Amino acid sequence: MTVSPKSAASAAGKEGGGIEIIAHPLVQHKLSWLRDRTLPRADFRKVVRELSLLLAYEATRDLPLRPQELVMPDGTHLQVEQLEGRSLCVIPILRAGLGLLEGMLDLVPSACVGHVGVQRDHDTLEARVYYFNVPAHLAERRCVVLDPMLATGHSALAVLDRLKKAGAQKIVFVCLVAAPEGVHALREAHPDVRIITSALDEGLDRRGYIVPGLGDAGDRLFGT
Ligand SMILES: O=P(O)(O)OC[C@H]1O[C@H](OP(=O)(O)OP(=O)(O)O)[C@H](O)[C@@H]1O
Ligand SMILES: O=c1cc[nH]c(=O)[nH]1
Ligand SMILES: [Mg+2]
Repeated sequence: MTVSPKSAASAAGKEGGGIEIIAHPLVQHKLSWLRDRTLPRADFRKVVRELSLLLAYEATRDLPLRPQELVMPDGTHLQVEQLEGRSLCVIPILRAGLGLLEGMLDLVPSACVGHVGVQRDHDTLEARVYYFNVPAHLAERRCVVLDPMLATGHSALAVLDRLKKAGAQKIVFVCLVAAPEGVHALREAHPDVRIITSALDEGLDRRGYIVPGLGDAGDRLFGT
């Protein structure tokens, strides 16, 4: 059976209901490789990392700048713009979110990293937070939450709830593939959170996996 993800051409680049689908040809090309079940693990990891760098660029496009004066090599003073405020906080959702971390740090090396461990119950599809460790001063930081897959949205919701309780105010959620069900759940509960993705797929199967999706992203990244 052939399934055409509506993400690739038709939905790419459109912003609907607060979701930003990145239409950049490099993003769409790399995502297409991840759909191929024969892609070896090392390549899967590498492409996920490359995609995260491209999506990081989008996630940071509205970071605030402040004027700063510096001295040029010839001694003249120049007014420039530099990032304002505390460094950004990147929060991968364990495990699969770890696959997106390095690309994000390639672009923003000074970022702090918080870790949130979430396990989705295979039967109920409910999410359980088993680890939560985030930097101080979250209220003053842009928080970028990473998870390749937004399926039912239960895992993302659990993380966003905990982050907001810990003080986070400005949050961006970055994923590779989103299902409409997960997007809807996030928009309802957290309309202030930007969702950035490379694809909005058709829906979920009976096991809560995204169709067409990528399969189990964590298993493909880590070989379990
Ligand atoms: O939107 P949801 O329905 O909650 O599903 C998405 C979650 O499921 C996967 O994680 P999983 O629980 O399989 O853990 P893993 O990262 O360890 O593979 C994925 O990485 C998301 O975190
Ligand atoms: O499609 C899905 C859904 C949840 N987790 C995954 O890894 N893939
Ligand atoms: Mg998994």
